[in-house]
Amino acid sequence: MSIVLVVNSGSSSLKYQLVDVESAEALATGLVERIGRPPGSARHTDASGATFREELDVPDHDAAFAWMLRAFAEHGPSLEERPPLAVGHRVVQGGARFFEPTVITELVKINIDELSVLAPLHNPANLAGIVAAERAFPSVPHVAVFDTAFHQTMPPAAYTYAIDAEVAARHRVRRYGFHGTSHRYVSREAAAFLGRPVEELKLIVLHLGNGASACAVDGGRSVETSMGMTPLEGLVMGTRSGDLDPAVLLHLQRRAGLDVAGVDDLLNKRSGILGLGGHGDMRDLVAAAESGDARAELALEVYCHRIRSYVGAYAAQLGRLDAVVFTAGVGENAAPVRARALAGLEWFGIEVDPERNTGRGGARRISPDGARVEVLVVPTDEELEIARQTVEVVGR
Ligand SMILES: Nc1ncnc2c1ncn2[C@@H]1O[C@H](COP(=O)(O)OP(=O)(O)O)[C@@H](O)[C@H]1O
Ligand SMILES: CC(=O)OP(=O)(O)O
Ligand SMILES: [Mg+2]
Repeated sequence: MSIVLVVNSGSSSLKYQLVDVESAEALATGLVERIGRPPGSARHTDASGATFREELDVPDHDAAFAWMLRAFAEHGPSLEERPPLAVGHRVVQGGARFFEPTVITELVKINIDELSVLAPLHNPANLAGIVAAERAFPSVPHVAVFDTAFHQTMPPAAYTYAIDAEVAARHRVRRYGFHGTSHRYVSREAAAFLGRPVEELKLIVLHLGNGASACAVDGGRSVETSMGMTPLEGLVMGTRSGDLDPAVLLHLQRRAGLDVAGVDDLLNKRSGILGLGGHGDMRDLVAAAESGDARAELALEVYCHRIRSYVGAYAAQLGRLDAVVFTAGVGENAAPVRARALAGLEWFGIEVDPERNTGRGGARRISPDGARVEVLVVPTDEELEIARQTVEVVGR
């Protein structure tokens, strides 16, 4: 059996999943939250859905790993009876160096560390997770699956910023794009749902989670995406601003007394729907807007307006559009956001059927029959995709 432990180690959380790649089944999932930021909490769910929860403070990623191992030992499934074949790690920034899943060696770790300058919020945490996991599972291969890899097919015109070319090259300033594992998985699932080969489809995938990005997928390849050198560019997110006139940064440094760390904190942690509408969680924002909160209403409108702009731009870049695909926490669950983001695009053949645009479930169509462009909701599964890619690399 091909059982893979998938580790998604964020700056303050550890998400994990034990995946049976053959049956595409999650044998266990878990989450350790608020690492180093008490009060912390953790939960572990087995294949039957039974969940064990604990409130506890978790000082670092090593402690989070220790909690995970204890949870497996006490609540199952036993990692001793059925040890994982390999451990797959989500790594956010792979730069221009990593364009495929890669077996982790000392050199790969040095590279991931060195790429931290291009993803200071993400890569250090990813590396901490790798080090802790190697300590816990020293005798199995560890594989890094990069968020940036899927976007390495973007043409130079899409990834190049119009700044001094020499400065850009020296400092590796270009668009890399993120959420690639999700965009890749979702574009293939969408093609399967439509019963057509991904090679002949032109898709726009909208990954709307805490982080959010749009991707134009042409024939199964990423040709354009909204996140840039870091996961700050593009769409409005939970706490991140997305697109901004770069002169705003200069202005704030000159006039608002903010230093580099202050601007970083403002744009990454105190902006987006949190900064605008007072709620970083879309459920809370929608509820506030529905109860008449004008700030929340504006935040929602800005969020949807930005998505609409990207859909238009990417349709133009693709030259034809077969489907718009919503995914991730907001995209899969927030029907009012989906309807609003695509409102007014009927002329482009993009329509949402209010009767179909409800509820939860698997891959589904929310456009009316006969619409020129299909609008789909397709649940993402980054962990399954990481597990599959891990097995592929280990099997080579
Ligand atoms: N029913 C829902 N309605 C609106 N938003 C939802 C719903 N369920 C989840 N979300 C939103 O999804 C977002 C989290 O998405 P998710 O993909 O889980 O994020 P991440 O993996 O980036 O942490 C949150 O903003 C959350 O409010
Ligand atoms: C790259 C990125 O933004 O990831 P997340 O959505 O998990 O924050
Ligand atoms: Mg996510």
